[in-house]
Amino acid sequence: MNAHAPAPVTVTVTGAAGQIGYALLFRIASGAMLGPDVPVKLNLLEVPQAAKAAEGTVLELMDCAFPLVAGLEVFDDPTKAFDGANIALLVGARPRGPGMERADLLSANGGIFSVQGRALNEGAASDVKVAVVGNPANTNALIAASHARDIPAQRFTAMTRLDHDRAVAQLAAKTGAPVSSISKLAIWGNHSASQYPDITHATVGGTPATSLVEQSWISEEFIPRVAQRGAEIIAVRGGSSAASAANAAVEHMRLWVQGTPAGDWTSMAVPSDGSYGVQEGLVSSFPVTTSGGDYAIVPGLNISDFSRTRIDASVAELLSERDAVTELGLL
Ligand SMILES: NC(=O)C1=CN([C@@H]2O[C@H](COP(=O)(O)OP(=O)(O)OC[C@H]3O[C@@H](n4cnc5c(N)ncnc54)[C@H](O)[C@@H]3O)[C@@H](O)[C@H]2O)C=CC1
Ligand SMILES: O=C([O-])CC(=O)C(=O)O
Repeated sequence: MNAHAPAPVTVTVTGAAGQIGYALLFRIASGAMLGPDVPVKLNLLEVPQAAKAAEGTVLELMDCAFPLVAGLEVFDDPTKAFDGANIALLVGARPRGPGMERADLLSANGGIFSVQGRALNEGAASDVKVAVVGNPANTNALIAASHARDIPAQRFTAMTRLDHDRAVAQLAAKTGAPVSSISKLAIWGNHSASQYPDITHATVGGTPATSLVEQSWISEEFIPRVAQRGAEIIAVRGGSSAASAANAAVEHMRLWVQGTPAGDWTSMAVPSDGSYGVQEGLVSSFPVTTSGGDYAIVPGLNISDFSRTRIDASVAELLSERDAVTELGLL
């Protein structure tokens, strides 16, 4: 590193010994998330039983001799792991198995996020950006934010970029167009089967996507396929999405830090400011643009009756998850 290199960014990754962690850490260390000139200090958080496996990953990270890696440390104490964190990727949580819905994980995983919210509050950097990947991701982000009283809630987001990418890929396959020609697709609501992948505003090579596909394909094939893709992967692969989830986490944070391209947006679950009738404070997915390290919900989109019904259904599920974790004493 030369004398003019920027200061290292501290990135804390939880669940570092898990399958997503294994796919994610090498991408971050290579510069895929923060860019080719930004050194990273990687803090890996695991439960004590898995700390040794995380140490093994550290040995492999060393063996890659990534020039951007400015530090590598394993922790089993959240307060130490989040000390000075500029970026926190909260992956560590139990994944679902066949036949489970993500909401079935609320009680198993919710407790993790109250502890980590408090630990972030104690020592994270003042500019910390948090992305929750562990399921049920939206409600876990809500829990973490509620335990981090001194950190603005807007810094707590949940990942719906995997759903966004899945939707882009399905639309590309249907229209025979390259993925790079698709813009302005949006995921609304919960990262769950109730999510609403919306192509109302999407374009394919500049042409409105809705003029290229039939409404029956949208409602009977596209939406269910995207919304159920996690379950499809579990059924076919025998385990939940890992490399694609890691890729989406890299993209979520890369776009938040580096900005969305002109003429496009991304999908991120963020605390609602009441936009589009989504109850204020719920962590719900919206189309967002990012710039200068900040994000903004895309304003003023026309919402059709079909979209309204779908968004409302997913928001209703988020409200019921919030009620459930309130009852569990997690908020
Ligand atoms: N938002 C999304 O789009 C997606 C979310 N997921 C979710 O991501 C989570 C992780 O998935 P995998 O890596 O496949 O699971 P995994 O079981 O392979 O790894 C999870 C890791 O988290 C660790 N862990 C558990 N509690 C922890 C704690 N309190 N602190 C630190 N680490 C802890 C475990 O020891 C384990 O190593 C799951 O909840 C899964 O459902 C998975 C795919 C996509
Ligand atoms: O479906 C799951 O349990 C894992 C996940 O969130 C996804 O693949 O979208």
